[in-house]
Amino acid sequence: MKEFAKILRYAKPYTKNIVFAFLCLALTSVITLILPLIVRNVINAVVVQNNAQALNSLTFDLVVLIAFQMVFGVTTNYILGFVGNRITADFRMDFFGHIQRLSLSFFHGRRVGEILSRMGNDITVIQKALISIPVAVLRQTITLLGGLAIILYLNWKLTGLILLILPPLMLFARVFGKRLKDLSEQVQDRLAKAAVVLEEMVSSIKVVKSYTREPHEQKRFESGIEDAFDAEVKKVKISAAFGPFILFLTFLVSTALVWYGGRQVMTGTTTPGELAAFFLYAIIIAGPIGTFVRLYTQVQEALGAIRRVNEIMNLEPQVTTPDNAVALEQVEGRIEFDHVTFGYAPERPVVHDIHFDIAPGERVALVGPSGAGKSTLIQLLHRFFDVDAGMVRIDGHDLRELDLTAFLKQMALVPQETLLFGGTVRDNILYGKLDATEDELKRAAQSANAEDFIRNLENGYGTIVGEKGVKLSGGERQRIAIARAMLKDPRILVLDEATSSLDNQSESLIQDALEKLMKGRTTFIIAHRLSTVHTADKIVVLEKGRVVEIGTHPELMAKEGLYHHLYSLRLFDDAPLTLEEEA
Ligand SMILES: Nc1ncnc2c1ncn2[C@@H]1O[C@H](COP(=O)(O)OP(=O)(O)OP(=O)(O)O)[C@@H](O)[C@H]1O
Repeated sequence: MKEFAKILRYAKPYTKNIVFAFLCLALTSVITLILPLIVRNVINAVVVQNNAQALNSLTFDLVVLIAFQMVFGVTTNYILGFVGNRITADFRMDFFGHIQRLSLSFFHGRRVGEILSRMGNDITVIQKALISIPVAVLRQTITLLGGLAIILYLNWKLTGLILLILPPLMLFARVFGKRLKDLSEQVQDRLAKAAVVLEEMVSSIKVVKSYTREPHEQKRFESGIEDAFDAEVKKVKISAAFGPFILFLTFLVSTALVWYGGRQVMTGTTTPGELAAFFLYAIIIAGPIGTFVRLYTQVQEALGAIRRVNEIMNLEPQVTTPDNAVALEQVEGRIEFDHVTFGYAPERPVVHDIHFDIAPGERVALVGPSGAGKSTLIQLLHRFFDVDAGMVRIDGHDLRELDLTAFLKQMALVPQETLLFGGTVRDNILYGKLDATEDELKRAAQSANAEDFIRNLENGYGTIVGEKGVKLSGGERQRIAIARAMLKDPRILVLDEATSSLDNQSESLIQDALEKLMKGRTTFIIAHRLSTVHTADKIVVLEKGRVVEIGTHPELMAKEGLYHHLYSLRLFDDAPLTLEEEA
């Protein structure tokens, strides 16, 4: 229930609307309760009194009442529909914002499809419950209690007969409600698993196709869906029994009522109108009883969905900025790794006692075999994770004491593979500085050697790049990424060099663009090119998470250590065929 209250918080801004809607709802229920009384009078006016005038005026009353009922009904539906959707929209946006704030470890531990499923299926279940449960509770409570009070007043003996229906129904609800809740959770979990397969298939479609693994993916998806189906069928078996069982009980009681009530009319203890009104009330009351049974299971189902969504909403980001954080207005660009040790799982460190520093404006290349910890150092520099021991310092400040947003504003990352966002070329470059002028945009593109190819695109800067930018070549995407970083104008530049070779012309365009980008900035590069290590002020060589050598290219070559060895293994994509050639 505490979890439910958290969701209800979202309803608070709309309290006034909700109260008004509920008032209208209460009025429609009251009208529903009054109608049979008028019907009773109509029947008595016709059958017992033969009074045409009374018939006319009663009919008029009926029409007025049902018209009011309609107006109140429309108002309730609209307001609650609006508020329900508003709350869900607010919640979805909060959910998105919350996920973005979570630390990277959250994303490493979870699959995208699962998050999407919670955002989709679970929130939809909550939305339905949020509206339909309170509405049903209010409407049915008024109808049930009001109806019972009226029929008790009309004929207490017949009321006793109706009440006989209650105990078996309560038992039924208790026994099967819990089972339905368990099954609903199973369905949602299994659907989430299938969503994971769908997401993976779509994002890795090239791998799937090139390995012709469509049947394999189909099977994985089908097994998830079939599992969900099995749970769903079990659910259907139970819920299918609900309606007919309730109907059976209702008819059983009605038959008894017909018999008993009929006898009362024959002996003159009841009027025909009263008996008719009584039947109508019996039907009106049977509704809430059945609904309450179903509501119980719906509440359980919603609680399951709320639990799953709150599981994520209750997570706290692991990396947080302290209240008295230092906001570096102008980063100078000094970076120090001071005896840093870190592991994605603290008991299994992947980098050990890393110690080196980079002076402002210096260019430092990071080299080492695959898995040595190069990307990890870059993640630590972004404070995607906190170090386990030692310290990363920026301009002499512990990174953990800095206002991270202010710091990251002065840093740019050019990744190995550029995934473009859906939208135009312009949008993608502006990602570096959302409010850049047209002039700044063009200058950035020019420096990135991207202007020419952009001009040749169908709509220039306005060209829509397909999802993840598939319509542009790898080299073109890289140049857009460079233009984006150029526009951001960072003090610290982090470059993860592409490993895939491009053709010579494209390569030189990119190298030239990168040269311009690196100028005057502290640059930290995961190097895959000889040209990069040649021009680096310092090369840090990593092996198995430790710094093994530091120096310039000639120094390290002369040392004939790991760097020299890696070099002879053709570590660099643009390395000459033999060492002699290079020498
Ligand atoms: N999210 C993660 N969770 C757990 N371990 C990880 C994670 N990311 C990387 N590792 C491990 O940390 C070690 C260092 O990885 P890292 O990606 O930093 O190496 P790298 O030098 O950048 O390698 P490459 O050149 O192949 O990209 C590896 O053993 C890797 O398996």
